[in-house]
Amino acid sequence: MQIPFIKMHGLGNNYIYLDFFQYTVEEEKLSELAKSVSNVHTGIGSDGLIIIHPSETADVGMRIFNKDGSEGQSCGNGLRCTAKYAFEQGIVAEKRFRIETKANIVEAEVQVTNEKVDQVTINMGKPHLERELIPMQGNPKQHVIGEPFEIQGQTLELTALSMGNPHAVFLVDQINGEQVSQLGPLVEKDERFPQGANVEFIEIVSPVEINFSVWERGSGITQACGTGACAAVVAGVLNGQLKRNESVTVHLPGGDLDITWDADGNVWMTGGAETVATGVFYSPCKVL
Ligand SMILES: N[C@H](CCC[C@H](N)C(=O)O)C(=O)O
Repeated sequence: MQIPFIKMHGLGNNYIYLDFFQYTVEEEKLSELAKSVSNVHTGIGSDGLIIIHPSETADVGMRIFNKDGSEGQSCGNGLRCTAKYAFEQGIVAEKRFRIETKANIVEAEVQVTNEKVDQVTINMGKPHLERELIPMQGNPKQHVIGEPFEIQGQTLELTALSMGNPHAVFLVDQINGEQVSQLGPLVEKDERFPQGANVEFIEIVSPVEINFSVWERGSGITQACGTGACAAVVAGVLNGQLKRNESVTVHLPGGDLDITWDADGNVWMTGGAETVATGVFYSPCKVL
């Protein structure tokens, strides 16, 4: 079957998007579809698959599947691209609207130049700090802030939290490729994280600026992770290294995001969203 797709990216974190306002495919095939389209050798190549779909609780819905076929609960870069697509395709008429994810319903606001969306701001909601909500093994109500975490013979300082999906954030003196490629996959699958974890390494540049690298649950190293950038800023504030209620510039490998953890507890993310390509791919999945 020929399945129409759109390829979009947020700071290089790229996904293949399917518009389920136009058609659907069988639910049980989505995981396999994510694996096949993401494969750069035999598919299109991406960090995963995102479904843009009608929602009964918001203006539009978004589901994210990682490169390995696992389904995540939210995706910051994906939300900005979904917002761009929904506005440019007329799925929504206003510049401010709500998007349903598996984790929560978020508020989006698009900035438009010549009828094209170039920047998107998303209220990503509140982080969850209790172990049982991350989730992470141990005392269910306890927070995990600057806790010693033994991995591969090293002891790192861990701050863990959920942005609707699990994040393990390590504050390091200097980020480097080895941490992400060697420790990322070990922490992702560590038994202390029963649902796995997205793994971020952050270097504090100033109280309003960090360098950032990420190993994503189910996708590995990516150029950017929006929920990860939010988790990183929350972790930096909790460790007394970043300012609350001020915009923090997060330098990700693929570009910068502005993140603010405001006084009400909401985390705001502002950044770009780009359309790369549209087309059809050939799949055994039936288009319904
Ligand atoms: N790239 C996404 C995060 C994907 C999260 C996914 N890897 C998971 O939680 O399983 C972002 O921009 O927030």
